Amino acid sequence: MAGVVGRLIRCWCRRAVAGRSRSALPSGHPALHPGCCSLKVPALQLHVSKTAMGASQKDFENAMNQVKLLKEDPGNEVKLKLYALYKQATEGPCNTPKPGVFDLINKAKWEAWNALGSLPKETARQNYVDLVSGLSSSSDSSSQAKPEADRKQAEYETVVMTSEDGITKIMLNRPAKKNALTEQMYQEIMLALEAASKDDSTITVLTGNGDYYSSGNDLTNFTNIPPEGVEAKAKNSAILLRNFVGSFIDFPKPLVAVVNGPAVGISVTVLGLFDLVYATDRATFHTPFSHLGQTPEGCSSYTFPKIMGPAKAAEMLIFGKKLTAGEAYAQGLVTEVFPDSTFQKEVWTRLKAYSKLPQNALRISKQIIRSQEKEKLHAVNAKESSILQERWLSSECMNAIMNFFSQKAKL
Ligand SMILES: CCCCCCCCCCCCC/C=C/C(=O)SCCNC(=O)CCNC(=O)[C@H](O)C(C)(C)COP(=O)(O)OP(=O)(O)OC[C@H]1O[C@@H](n2cnc3c(N)ncnc32)[C@H](O)[C@@H]1OP(=O)(O)O
Repeated sequence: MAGVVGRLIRCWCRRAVAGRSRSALPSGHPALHPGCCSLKVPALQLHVSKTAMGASQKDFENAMNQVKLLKEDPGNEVKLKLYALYKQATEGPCNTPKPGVFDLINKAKWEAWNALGSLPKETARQNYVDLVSGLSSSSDSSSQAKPEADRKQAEYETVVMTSEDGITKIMLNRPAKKNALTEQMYQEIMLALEAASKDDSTITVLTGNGDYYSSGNDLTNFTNIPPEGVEAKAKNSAILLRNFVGSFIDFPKPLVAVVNGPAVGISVTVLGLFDLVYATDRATFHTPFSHLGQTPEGCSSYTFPKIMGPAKAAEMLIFGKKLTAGEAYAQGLVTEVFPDSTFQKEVWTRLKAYSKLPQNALRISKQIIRSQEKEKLHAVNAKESSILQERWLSSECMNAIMNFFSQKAKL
């Protein structure tokens, strides 16, 4: 743990010495090869680069072939994700200059790749294979009868995704770390939401494994600073945050949070983007942003005042008041609170009944409600992300993070 603090201090001092501005990427950097991938044709034209090494090379190649066999065009959003994961898996973090503002396709491709930040090649390769298998199974299932039996979806490392009885469940699976969200976990939750939006389920549920729902952002995300430096990290993280919250804004199906324990930070703020929030009476809701030198995200600067009124929202978001489940229910953030002893049984009985309702009516009703504010929510998300990009570089934030780890180191 002391090493973590040391790394933070070194990186922070380096920045202090180097001053705020950093040289732009050297000119003449290889531009994106425009032929790498076209967003126009249904199957992506990809070539295997020699750097895609390792045991799953075969899976990687099979996945690329599977993309060519997809029965329907997965849509530009998914193709951008595939493109970005392919580049990350074969070339690592985005290493090319950003295309010009009018070069829309290559700019979209660059942004998708850049948003993956320092995601390891192996993880990108695995996520690529998972995404394709999700696409293939949903395009296969569109032409076959769907077995009612429990189906385990694509394998992820930090979440467990299952689908049964018309409900797709995404379970945060780092219980030893209170389901703190690493960069990989943000990516996997986005991929899982993408897959859930396209599968044959009626309702999607997000919950946690273990005694916590989630302790929010994993503070070690502040420690793996890439060679490009802390500003680049903050920039990539703001893109990651914006894409992550955008996945909740745009999610097309009824989305339910089953809050199985205490929730902290971003796992609380995005609750304002869910359709139902069911909580055990053991749950607490804490947004310690000011304590961390940070500011609200997840659209909470807009949704929380709407949900609970400006005064209660300020008490949570500015002053970091922790709410009990009962208080969160009274303030409108939680739909219903259940005794911990019967929580899972009652909630899943209720959700199984809901999942039998007409699927399209549920989806269209959700979309009518969300469409009223979608543009506003994206604008709020963009603003919150860019403010946080600055806050992460502040000494207030860095000191707070160092305090967290030095407290840990003392224990
Ligand atoms: C330069 C730019 C960098 C930018 C980086 C951002 C990248 C990501 C982009 C998206 C950003 C989104 C913005 C989100 C903001 C937030 O979510 S703010 C809230 C952040 N969370 C916290 O501050 C909570 C920190 N944790 C705690 O306070 C306590 O752990 C707890 C949750 C109250 C639980 O306490 P306790 O019951 O005593 O258990 P512990 O022993 O503390 O925890 C068990 C182990 O889990 C580890 N852990 C728990 N939470 C986190 C966490 N959030 N981050 C990292 N690690 C966590 C804890 O350290 C223990 O680990 P071990 O000691 O190894 O057992």
